[in-house]
Amino acid sequence: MKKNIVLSGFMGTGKSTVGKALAQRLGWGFVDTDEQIELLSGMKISKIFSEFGEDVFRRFETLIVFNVSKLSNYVVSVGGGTLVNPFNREILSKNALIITFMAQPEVIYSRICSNRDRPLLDLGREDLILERIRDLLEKRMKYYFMSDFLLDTSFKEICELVDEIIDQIYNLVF
Ligand SMILES: Nc1ncnc2c1ncn2[C@@H]1O[C@H](COP(=O)(O)OP(=O)(O)O)[C@@H](O)[C@H]1O
Ligand SMILES: O=C(O)C1=C[C@@H](OP(=O)(O)O)[C@@H](O)[C@H](O)C1
Ligand SMILES: [Mg+2]
Repeated sequence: MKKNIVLSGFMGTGKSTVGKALAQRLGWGFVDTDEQIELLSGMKISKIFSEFGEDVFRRFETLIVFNVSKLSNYVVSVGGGTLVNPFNREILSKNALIITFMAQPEVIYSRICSNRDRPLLDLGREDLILERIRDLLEKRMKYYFMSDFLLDTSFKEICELVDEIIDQIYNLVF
């Protein structure tokens, strides 16, 4: 049986927030790959992007993914682009159930607009950000579909989402 749960999906769908709550409920460990990247590099994600570019960020990301793939009984929240990379997908899915969060573009916008640490969406104007969200979502959908199940988080409370995930896991196991 797979030993971890990975939460994937677009920026602002709630992976980091729900991941923490889910781990607490299960009594499991919790890791957020973006937090690990910041710890390892000693920089904010936005600084890695602006100083070194996205490629360097993606290398840090794969290094962290490789490390967390060895864990057991962990909920792992990854970044919105992590599972676009086939290597990351392969090593994570060997030992983890992959759950992908979805949300409507307007909901994503409302959740991310006050936080400036998402360089891919740091475009200033609401209309440009919404256009970028729609465009990136469309490009990434095929990767998001490569998961064990999808969950729309648009109009659900954190605790409702935790309950739904636990129900789904129960259905898969029994
Ligand atoms: N189900 C939800 N309902 C309302 N707000 C949420 C929900 N999930 C997350 N949020 C809020 O949205 C923002 C982005 O959440 P976060 O967990 O960082 O998303 P992600 O890790 O997918 O980018 C945070 O401010 C968080 O509190
Ligand atoms: O979608 C992406 O490519 C990214 C998502 C971010 O994480 P969240 O999805 O947790 O915001 C973070 O990894 C980085 O800014 C890149
Ligand atoms: Mg996150």
